[in-house]
Amino acid sequence: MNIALIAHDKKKDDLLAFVAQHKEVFSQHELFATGTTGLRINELTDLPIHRFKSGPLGGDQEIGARIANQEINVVFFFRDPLTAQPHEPDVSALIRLGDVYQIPIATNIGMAKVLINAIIRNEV
Ligand SMILES: O=C(CO)COP(=O)(O)O
Repeated sequence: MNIALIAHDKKKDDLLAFVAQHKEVFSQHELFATGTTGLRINELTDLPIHRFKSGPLGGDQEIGARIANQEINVVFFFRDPLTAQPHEPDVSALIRLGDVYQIPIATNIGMAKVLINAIIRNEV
């Protein structure tokens, strides 16, 4: 399965901890990420990751394009709901494409736990 990993700055530590905790599961899949998120996950876990541009520089749009091409099956996107993002339109566009193509997107740790368990059980 192709999994996209993205986190806004204040949520990166949460996503890193989550990926490290479930490293065994993530290691069985192809991983894609926006630039800084991918770099930090790779540094922490050594998992191979296809990195796109940083989010504010077009990375969300690159992942959105992959979703539109049906090349991404699942997205973990830990959003920061309390900080304005300069590229908010790109963030909304990615989420919208997830809805268009009915891709599961976990935007917080609560849903991420549900989604990772579904992946483990091969239900996605
Ligand atoms: O801004 C982001 C998602 O909208 C994430 O981008 P980075 O992983 O490059 O920080």
